[in-house]
Amino acid sequence: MNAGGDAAFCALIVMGVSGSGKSTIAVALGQRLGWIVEDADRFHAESNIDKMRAGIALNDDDRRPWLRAIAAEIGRRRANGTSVIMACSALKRAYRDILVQGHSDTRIVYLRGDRSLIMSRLKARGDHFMPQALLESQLATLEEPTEDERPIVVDIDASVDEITDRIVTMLDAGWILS
Ligand SMILES: Nc1ncnc2c1ncn2[C@@H]1O[C@H](COP(=O)(O)OP(=O)(O)OP(=O)(O)O)[C@@H](O)[C@H]1O
Ligand SMILES: O=C(O)[C@H](O)[C@@H](O)[C@H](O)[C@H](O)CO
Repeated sequence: MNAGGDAAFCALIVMGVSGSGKSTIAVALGQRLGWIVEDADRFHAESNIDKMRAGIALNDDDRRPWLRAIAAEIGRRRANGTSVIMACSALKRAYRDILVQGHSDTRIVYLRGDRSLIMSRLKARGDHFMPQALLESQLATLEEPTEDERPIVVDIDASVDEITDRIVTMLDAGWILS
């Protein structure tokens, strides 16, 4: 499958900690591929947003219904045959398992970066409900995807265009079929 084509359904989960660039890269990828882009934040209960706004990290119980709602949305897209890019922190393996559900058409794109770069981007970011102080808990919770998850891993120390190029190149190189 060509990454720019529309031959088959595909879902890309663009994951990483807060400030790693999920929303930004998902939008750029969506423009490049012509796929629908969704932001997982849209699926949070108001109570989750309030919690984060108050500087309290979410726990597994807070995240479970949210992840299930996102998985249901991916399922709806699959049923319609509409490929989708989902920007979602998906910090733990167990969270990704809820999202992927063993489907080979649903793949992980991991935005990898170091604490100082991510913090500098969070500091430069305008108004957002997610406080910078929660970065530490995001990093502590993060379980990087392992090889068996067949992730696309991209270093975020590059421009948005470069990161997007790299992801599209990997998709075009047949990664999607591997
Ligand atoms: N490659 C990049 N180069 C420079 N700035 C970037 C890059 N990627 C993202 N940014 C900027 O970094 C900030 C964080 O990006 P973004 O909001 O997309 O991250 P996020 O992972 O979606 O965060 P959150 O999970 O908190 O919503 C934004 O201000 C964005 O414009
Ligand atoms: O799992 C989580 O803790 C949340 O999804 C967070 O990652 C925020 O929603 C996101 O960072 C803000 O956009």
